[in-house]
Amino acid sequence: MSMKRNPPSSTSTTQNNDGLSASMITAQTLTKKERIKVVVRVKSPLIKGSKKCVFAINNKTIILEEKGKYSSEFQRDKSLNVKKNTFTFDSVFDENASQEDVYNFTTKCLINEVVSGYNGMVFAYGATGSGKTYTMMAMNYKENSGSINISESGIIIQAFKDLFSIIEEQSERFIITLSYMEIYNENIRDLFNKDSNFLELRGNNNVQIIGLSEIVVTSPQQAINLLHKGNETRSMRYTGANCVSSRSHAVLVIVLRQSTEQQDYERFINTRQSKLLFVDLAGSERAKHTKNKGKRLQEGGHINKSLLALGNCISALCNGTKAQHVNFRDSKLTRLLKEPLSGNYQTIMIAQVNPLLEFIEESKNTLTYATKAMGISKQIRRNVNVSCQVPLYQNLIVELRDEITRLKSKIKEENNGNKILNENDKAMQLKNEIIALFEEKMKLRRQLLDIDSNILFLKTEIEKQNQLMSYWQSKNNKLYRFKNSTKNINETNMDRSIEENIRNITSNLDSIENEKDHYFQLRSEIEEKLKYTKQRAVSLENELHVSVDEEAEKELLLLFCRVNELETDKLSIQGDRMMDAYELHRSEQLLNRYQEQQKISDRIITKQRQLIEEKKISMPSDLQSLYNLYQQEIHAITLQNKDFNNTIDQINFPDVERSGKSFFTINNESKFKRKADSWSDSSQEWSIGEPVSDDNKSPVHFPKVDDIILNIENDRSLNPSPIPPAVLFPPITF
Ligand SMILES: Nc1ncnc2c1ncn2[C@@H]1O[C@H](COP(=O)(O)OP(=O)(O)OP(=O)(O)O)[C@@H](O)[C@H]1O
Repeated sequence: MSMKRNPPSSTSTTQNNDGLSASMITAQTLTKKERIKVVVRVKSPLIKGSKKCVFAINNKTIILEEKGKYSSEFQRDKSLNVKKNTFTFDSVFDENASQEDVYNFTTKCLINEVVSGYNGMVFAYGATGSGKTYTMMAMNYKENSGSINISESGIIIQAFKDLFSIIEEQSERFIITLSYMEIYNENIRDLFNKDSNFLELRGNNNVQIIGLSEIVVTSPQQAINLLHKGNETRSMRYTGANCVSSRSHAVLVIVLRQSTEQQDYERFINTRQSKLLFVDLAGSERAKHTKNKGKRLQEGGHINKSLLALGNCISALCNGTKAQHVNFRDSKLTRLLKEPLSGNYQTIMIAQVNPLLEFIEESKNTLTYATKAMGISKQIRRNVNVSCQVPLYQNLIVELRDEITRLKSKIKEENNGNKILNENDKAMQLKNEIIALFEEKMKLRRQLLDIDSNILFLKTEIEKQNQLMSYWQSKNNKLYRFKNSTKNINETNMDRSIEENIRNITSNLDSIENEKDHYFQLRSEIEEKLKYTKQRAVSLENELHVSVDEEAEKELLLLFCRVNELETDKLSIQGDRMMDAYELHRSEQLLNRYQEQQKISDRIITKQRQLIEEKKISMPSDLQSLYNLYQQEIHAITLQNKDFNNTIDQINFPDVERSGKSFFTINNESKFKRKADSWSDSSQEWSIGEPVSDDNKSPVHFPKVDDIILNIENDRSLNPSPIPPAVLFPPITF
């Protein structure tokens, strides 16, 4: 039987020494408290009669008995002095805890938080074989059926189910995407694109993984299928400690984009985003247990090194070191997890321990780091709509308008009785100083606008460089290269030039990032100055109120009002122009990306179709339907401006003639035709939807318009494909 545990509730009275309800984690405490929540799960099942060294004594306390003097039927001895080996956490799950228990008391409430705009991360930490992957993503199938028993599966599977059911209840629209990567031997691989090259991790503060696929999912089942597919690609091997041991750290990224707009992807790009990360770390290894040699040993070395770097970061953060002074740069893992560990993420650590005596060192280590993680505090805030963050200039306008209102109300104020009717030297000096401060404020505001404009420019530069990076990385991608083929000199030179380009872009990006940081720094300095100038001006205006004659004061304030009004208009026009240019640039970039993607897809489809025709391969009916749909789309572009009632003969396809009942064939003289031997030449350019044929081989077939329309109708009624298409979003920023 599992330990009795209260259901999660924000009204729990059980408090640990942090004042946090320790036996459970609730949505409320997660939003109120900012420290990492830590739970420990003791692995099960045990081999009968085996000696234990870890004992969960209640649902928040665990003890480690170093000498292993107790049997597995250990009964807690209250008088026993085990204090120094007692560890307290937000929750402890003993060997009998179910997957559902672990999910309900850790991740469940995080799902609501993520839907409402917070970022979240759940990561599993522990030695090899301690049950991390089991807790995170085990898929438990129902007996005699292929379907998954969700409540007995890992927390990611349970999270998928809740996530989709929660967003269904919301009034806002959401688009959910998945990305999945592994860090294997310090290299990042896309688990949804198994043949892709290693991916670039870029940036220091806002880390991005360039080229990582992001795939839209619309149901829990799709998400499970994708996860399963990704896991097939993940590096897992037999070791002496675990027969299916993860040789890499796996990071699943769920991005929720929220919008009240129509459902088209572009509209979701500038909307509020929240991220939910699930990290299944590889386990720390001791050669004594794993008996690893050669490649496995080398993998173990990388795993231990990156876990050590993670442990160091945890230690530094728990000692109160500011994130900017913690060394996250020691490994890709820590660079990637910098923000989730120290920044704007609600984070849950699941520390896994194997209770067997022989794993006492590993368990002690895990419990020590888990205790340290309990001490990490951070600021959590809800993400706002991305587009709201951009027009910083609007703040300046709001501020100017406030000032105008303030000045106007001051003009209306009655002067007090002590007014000096004739301006003396002091009053003159006061007026001059106020005017100088006013000019200074104007200057500072203009500087802020200039800085914002530079920041926006740098942002577009970053996007441009990222696009270039994706381009070169895709060139570097070995997806369609023949395995085992030896490279000729040209290819080797090509590889070198690609690498050179990637290096150049990386260095460009680094310098742009530095420049951006510099502008942000400058911005905050100027904001500080502006704040000071405003305060000084207000106090001088108050002095003026008692020193200068009422008419003169009014005149001056009216002048300020007028100048402020003009300045507001000017700022507003400049700012709007700046934003328009930025948005236009972004739309162009997005359009370019889609067009590029479309062109590539078209070429692939054309070539595939050509091969199928050439080799007379029979197509499965669903693929045939998709080809038909594609064909129709291509024709639809041509038909767009024509009267749809025209017959196909009237459409300007001079080289296409009707053949038989159901197909069109291409004339041998067709301008569309290509030589068969040129098909394998990858340098050949193919235009969109170009029908291809070969003089000696069978003609390329096109379905009749009626058939096409029928096929579209059929296609619309098809179930969504189990693996949905990848969509190009801007790279995720962690
Ligand atoms: N609570 C549990 N109940 C049943 N079986 C479990 C439990 N925890 C772990 N196991 C089993 O123990 C074995 C090791 O677990 P798992 O692979 O999850 O460990 P791991 O910590 O991910 O290891 P590694 O770091 O080597 O990848 C697996 O066969 C798993 O099914």
